[in-house]
Amino acid sequence: MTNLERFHARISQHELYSADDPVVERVLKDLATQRIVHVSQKDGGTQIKLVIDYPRNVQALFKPMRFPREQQTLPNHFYFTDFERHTAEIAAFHLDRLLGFRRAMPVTGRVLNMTTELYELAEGELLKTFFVSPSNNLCFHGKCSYYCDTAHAICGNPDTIEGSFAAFLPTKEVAVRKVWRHPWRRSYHKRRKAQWEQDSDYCSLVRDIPPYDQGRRLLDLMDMAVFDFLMGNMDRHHYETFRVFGNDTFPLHLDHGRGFGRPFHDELSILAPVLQCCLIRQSTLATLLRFHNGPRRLSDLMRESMAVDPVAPVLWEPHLTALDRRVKIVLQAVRDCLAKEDNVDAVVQNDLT
Ligand SMILES: Nc1ncnc2c1ncn2[C@@H]1O[C@H](COP(=O)(O)OP(=O)(O)OP(=O)(O)O)[C@@H](O)[C@H]1O
Ligand SMILES: [Mn+2]
Repeated sequence: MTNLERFHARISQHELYSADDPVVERVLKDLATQRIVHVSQKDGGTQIKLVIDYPRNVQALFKPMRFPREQQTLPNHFYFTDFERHTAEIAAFHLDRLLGFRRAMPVTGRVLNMTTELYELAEGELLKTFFVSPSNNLCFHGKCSYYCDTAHAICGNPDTIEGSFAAFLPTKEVAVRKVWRHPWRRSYHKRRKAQWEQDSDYCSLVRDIPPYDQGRRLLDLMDMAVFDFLMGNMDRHHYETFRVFGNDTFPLHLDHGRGFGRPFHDELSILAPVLQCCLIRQSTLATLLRFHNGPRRLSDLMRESMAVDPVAPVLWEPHLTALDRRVKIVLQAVRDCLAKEDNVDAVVQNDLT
């Protein structure tokens, strides 16, 4: 049995892995060091992603590096035109784990030889998109709906490139997933707003609709909002759950390539679920208070957690500073709710009964 198979076998109704499971580090190590035997394009999704095959049916989802760590979201880009960042995928896994959620698949960085580990292992449509640039670097662009053309090619230096490798979820044959529309989804249109942006009472609508009317799901959305606010991810349009576990299960934290783009800006609208519902899970609040009161700040814990990654330092320092600043902002939002609601139990909750 491979480490990834072992990881899959231990996924529970409540979390992807348990806090002390050594298999997580083993999966990360495998993805970072095992021989790659085949690469192909992942279909579906808007930007280029490769499926990486290792021996014994182990697979990873690869997102390539496009820009240096200091590059911020381009000022005239929307959240839905922002380029994906491989470092955001890596950092989001560490952040999810430090928050105690354990709802994100393990992700590691890895430096690749593009010639031997991509070009020579690709075929078909993907292979046809490889070329050598005027400065003699090896490049490819793949086929997809956003940024898959010569002008937006992914280039090595001269044929070395780094990327993120996310452990593959169990296949559909093993575990079918259900896709849910996020109630606080943005409009994905440059001139239109979503209903939640115009209706301050939007949360009371959501609270009445299954699966948000009972159990853990509404609190899971609050967790997701905190997680996304901390990293600045505005791209949470859908989420997925494992169908076998029914409704009383955790939402997977997938697709964080657009996080960590604007370290000097705190996007409060990402926190809208928490602000509009005035709700937070008790254990999540306790975790944020621990980051705030110390002894270890979130930035220090993130720096330490990511230090062992093959492409460390994963994040530009301003992103770590932003994390500590945003923890304070979430805590202040909770304080404001408590002052307004005068009932602590309405704001700070465990699963709804
Ligand atoms: N670790 C993983 N293993 C297997 N499949 C995954 C994994 N992470 C994401 N996926 C699947 O791959 C698809 C695309 O991934 P992702 O959301 O990262 O790409 P995207 O281009 O941002 O897609 P979209 O444009 O729809 O947001 C998703 O439908 C998701 O179900
Ligand atoms: Mn996406």
